[in-house]
Amino acid sequence: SVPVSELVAVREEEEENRDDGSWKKIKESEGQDCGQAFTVLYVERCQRHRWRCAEVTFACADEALCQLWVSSIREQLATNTSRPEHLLVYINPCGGKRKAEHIYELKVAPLFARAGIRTHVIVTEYANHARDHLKTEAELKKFDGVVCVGGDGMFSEIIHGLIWRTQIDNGIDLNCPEETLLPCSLRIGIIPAGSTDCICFATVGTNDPVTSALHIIVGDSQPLDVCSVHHNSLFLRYSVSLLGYGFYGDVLTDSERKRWMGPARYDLSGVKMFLTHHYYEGTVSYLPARDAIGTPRDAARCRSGCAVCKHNGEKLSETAERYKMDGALDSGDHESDSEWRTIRGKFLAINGASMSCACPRSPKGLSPAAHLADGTTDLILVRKCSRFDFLRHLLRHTSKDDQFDLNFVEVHRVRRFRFTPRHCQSDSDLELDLRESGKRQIFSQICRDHPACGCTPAYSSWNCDGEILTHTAIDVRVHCQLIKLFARGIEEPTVFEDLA
Ligand SMILES: CCCCCCCCCCCCC/C=C/[C@@H](O)[C@H](COP(=O)(O)O)NC(=O)CCCCC
Ligand SMILES: Nc1ncnc2c1ncn2[C@@H]1O[C@H](COP(=O)(O)OP(=O)(O)O)[C@@H](O)[C@H]1O
Ligand SMILES: [Ca+2]
Repeated sequence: SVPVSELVAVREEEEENRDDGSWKKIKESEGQDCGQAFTVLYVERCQRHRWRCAEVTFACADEALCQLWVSSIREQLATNTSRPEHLLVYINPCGGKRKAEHIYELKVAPLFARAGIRTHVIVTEYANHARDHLKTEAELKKFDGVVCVGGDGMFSEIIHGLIWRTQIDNGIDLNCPEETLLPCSLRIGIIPAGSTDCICFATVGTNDPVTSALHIIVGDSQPLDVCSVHHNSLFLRYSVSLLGYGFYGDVLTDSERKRWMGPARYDLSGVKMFLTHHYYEGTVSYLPARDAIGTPRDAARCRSGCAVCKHNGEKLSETAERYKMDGALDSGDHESDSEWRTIRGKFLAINGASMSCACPRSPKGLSPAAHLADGTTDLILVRKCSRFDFLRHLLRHTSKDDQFDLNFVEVHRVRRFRFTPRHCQSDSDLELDLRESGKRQIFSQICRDHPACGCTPAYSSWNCDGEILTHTAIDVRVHCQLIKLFARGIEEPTVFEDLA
């Protein structure tokens, strides 16, 4: 049996339409005069979270009965209001291996057509084309969802456009980090055609265009946390996956110069930055997610219908409602300043992982137990250590071993965090540092263009879902379930899959 929610479409068969003769064969083998036949297209699960569109043809002697089946199935599909009918599609022709248009035309458009989904397709002509179109021009009321064909950078453009539009339409000041943002109503579908495709992989379990298209067709819905990133009172960006300073920021900056290489640029820059072994000094402060269930070192994973996300999401909205009723100025984080904790030090990497960040390079991800929609991010601090130890840590991204079980790595589940590089710290903080270290060193800000001195550069950049941030001192706040994807989270393997 197949649940109606996983039917793609139903099609009436005409004998002459069957090139392979299969419908004729059914007629012949049954040895009777079949009036008609119809084909049901449905989701079939394959290995490693992949979905395929399978079909089965039913032949029927009674033409009226056949018609009744077809119309009943169509009625059932039409009553399912979560299935999209009209989609706005943006394709980035320059992402990944530059095959996005081909992937869409070959693998996705035919499936949308079979499912009766209408589309308005825009192939982007320059960076931020999709973002700006969504901000100012797109007639969003006409659509049931937005689809992006590209990588994490392209997805980032879409969420920036949609979140901006939703807040501006409702008079919300984006530059104020304390503002409670309004959730976006349109769901977003991701057809992976980028270099890392981490957001797709971590929300679906695979980076396969057909699987993603089927999740869109059946109208899946997966809420997702979004981090806002500010510098003082200036809005910088949103992030849903990785916010990485140090190693991942340096890999991204270096790899942008090698974009012509395609996805392989990350491997080359990864090796280069590993050998370069820069560390950075600064202060990290964070607000622990005290009242949330789950920890970054749980064995349990965020999976389809996750109970942790449901519980934490409901709890946060209840608290927000209570604050509103009490007449508080802002629902904010409902935590007092005294809860903030501060860590000063020298770090090889500072990573905020709002989801596992699983991708083909790292199937478990940077924080395997992170949740998609629990209102928290996992703050991972990798302190200065030897190259050998850092390699041990990196290798654990690709193995089953606990990547946090190392004495130079710590992880905290947080609602907010701030980072200030040492050269931006206030005089009193710097003095405190000097007293703590017991040395009277003059802090020198040595630039990365001056390698001969052998000193570490003063600052790195932030890798924000694959985009470089120009500011180093940032204030990050998680907004629980701000957007929704056409996805359902990673499914537990089914019995059938295990046998396959
Ligand atoms: C010696 C063995 C080292 C193995 C380390 C493997 C670690 C891989 C972790 C990857 C985490 C990826 C987090 C996602 C980042 C993406 O948003 C970003 C942009 O993606 P896209 O727009 O699709 O290009 N990708 C990266 O920043 C690449 C990081 C690669 C690091 C090696
Ligand atoms: N038509 C275009 N020309 C150049 N850059 C574009 C275009 N459309 C989108 N971009 C930009 O390309 C960058 C990379 O896109 P993405 O789809 O994430 O590919 P990749 O995964 O290879 O990085 C993003 O910063 C995005 O804003
Ligand atoms: Ca989260």
